[in-house]
Amino acid sequence: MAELIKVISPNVKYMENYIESQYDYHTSVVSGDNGTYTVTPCTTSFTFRTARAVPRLGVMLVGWGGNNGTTVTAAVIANKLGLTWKTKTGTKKANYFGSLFQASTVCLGSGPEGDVYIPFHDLLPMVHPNDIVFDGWDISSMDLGQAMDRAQVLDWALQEKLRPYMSKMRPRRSIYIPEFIAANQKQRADNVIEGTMSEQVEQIRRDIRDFREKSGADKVIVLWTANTERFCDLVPGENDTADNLLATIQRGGEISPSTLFAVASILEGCAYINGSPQNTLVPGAVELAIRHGVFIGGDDFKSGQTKIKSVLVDFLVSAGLKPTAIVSYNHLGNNDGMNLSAPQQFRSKEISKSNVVDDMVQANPLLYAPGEKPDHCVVIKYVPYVGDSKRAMDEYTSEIMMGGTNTIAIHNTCEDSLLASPIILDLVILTELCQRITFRPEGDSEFQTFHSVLSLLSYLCKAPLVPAGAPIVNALFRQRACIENIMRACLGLAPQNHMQLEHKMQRSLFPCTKRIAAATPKHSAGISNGYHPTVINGEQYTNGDHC
Ligand SMILES: NC(=O)c1ccc[n+]([C@@H]2O[C@H](COP(=O)([O-])OP(=O)(O)OC[C@H]3O[C@@H](n4cnc5c(N)ncnc54)[C@H](O)[C@@H]3O)[C@@H](O)[C@H]2O)c1
Ligand SMILES: O=P([O-])([O-])O[C@@H]1[C@@H](O)[C@H](O)[C@@H](O)[C@H](O)[C@@H]1O
Repeated sequence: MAELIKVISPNVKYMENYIESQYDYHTSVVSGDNGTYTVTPCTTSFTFRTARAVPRLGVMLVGWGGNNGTTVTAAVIANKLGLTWKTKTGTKKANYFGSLFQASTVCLGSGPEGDVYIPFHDLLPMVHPNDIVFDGWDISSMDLGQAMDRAQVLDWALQEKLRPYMSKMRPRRSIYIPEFIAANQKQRADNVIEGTMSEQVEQIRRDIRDFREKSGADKVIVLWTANTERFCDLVPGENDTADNLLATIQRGGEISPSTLFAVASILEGCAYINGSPQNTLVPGAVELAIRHGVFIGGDDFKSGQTKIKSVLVDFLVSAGLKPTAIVSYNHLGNNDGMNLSAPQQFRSKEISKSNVVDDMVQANPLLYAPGEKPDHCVVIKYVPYVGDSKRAMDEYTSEIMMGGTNTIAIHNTCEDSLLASPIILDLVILTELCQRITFRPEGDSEFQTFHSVLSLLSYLCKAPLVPAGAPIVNALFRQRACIENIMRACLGLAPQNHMQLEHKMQRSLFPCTKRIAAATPKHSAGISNGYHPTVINGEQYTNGDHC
């Protein structure tokens, strides 16, 4: 499929198989301390290559029969068929609202009529969710039609239209180790693989190969959207290195089902993403992924209450206001909530929901002394009646000027799975795109891929996994800008800097802006922000052709 935008620039070449760009990466190296810093601007020239062929992507979901698994599968079928359905508030139409790539835009730059916004997915060639083929595993044997009904997420009228398609899909048998999830999940476990850990891993590997062959998928990505597990003990000699982890699988030991799935995926060359908060990717699994050059990512979809937190705390702290107490309460009645009603599973979630403010707090020593943090309380209660309709109540108390106090209270009700489903799609689509990107810094003869720990997924995760020694960023719009600017670099485009210098000057301007100004209709008073034909370097394009 031809790209929708084509950048005409000496920095970009559209080769037959890939887009090649030259990109100058500007950073600032800081040295010094006790208030006197030396800042040295540093520029590194990169060559980026993005393969243009978009593959047929197969996605295997662990926990496929759950609320998220059934809902994301149903949503893709509904969109692919263009389904509409009647509800008491009128006719609804399938969409991908909540997806960064399918439902948000990026500003490409300025044209004769102002800023030009395009769909995020048009920046680079990427998989369309409608084309994704699903499969997966569940400890529950219910087919997806029955499981969709059990989930009680989608309107009945829509379920009726989807059932013929959903009922044909049945999760494969899965690995079940009771101690890792709540005891209340035992009643679901009628679809499990018997045998040793080693035999279970081999079965998962066979399943992946079987799916790849039968689906005709060019690539397979495995994503965990099964229940939250308790944290795994990190045991030296058992799961601390790749070899120890593989050896432990042979004899049995402290390894969770989610880690066994990670090992199986990595050994099959499939990227593995952890949508839950447990520490699936133990050091041995990380080392194994690096050894095999496979992407891993996670943890825990950042879908609602925590996503808001990663914006609100960023706003408060970067505005010089000092959050001193954060209370995040929610109750929900789905199976996730039932599993989280067990202490060890709740603890996993409490950790991922609590650490999300650390980077923002530590970035402002004017407000916080070393080690000082806001009081932070996370509460999750299980209330069966409300089902998937999660009710979140948050209170943010901050110190403001001259001893003042500011308290923000938020109430947020949503179908939790309808927030998580678009995130699952973005996770697998961004991971697949990253598998097609290589880059080479000046002076290096070899192209390389991103580090196996795919920290670019951070925007989509509560507890971002990053390479050893890398900083953890939770602030949402920094994370989003990182994705956008790396994709812009693949097109040789400068990062978004929001300076708009061209509109802040008294006298006229630098050449390319003069060209835009000359082309701007005389009557246009201001800059209109809207969706316009794509304009690059002052040249207007329609349908990707230079006109
Ligand atoms: N908004 C959200 O829904 C959201 C946000 C962030 C994280 N999460 C996480 O996503 C996960 C799924 O959420 P959900 O609402 O779909 O939960 P769910 O309970 O409806 O689905 C989980 C599914 O996993 C299955 N399962 C459990 N152990 C398994 C195993 N070892 N192998 C295969 N299947 C197994 C269960 O039978 C169930 O069908 C949970 O861990 C949850 O904490 C959800
Ligand atoms: O809304 P959010 O903070 O992103 O995350 C959600 C929690 O609020 C909810 O309690 C839990 O059941 C979901 O799995 C999800 O983790």
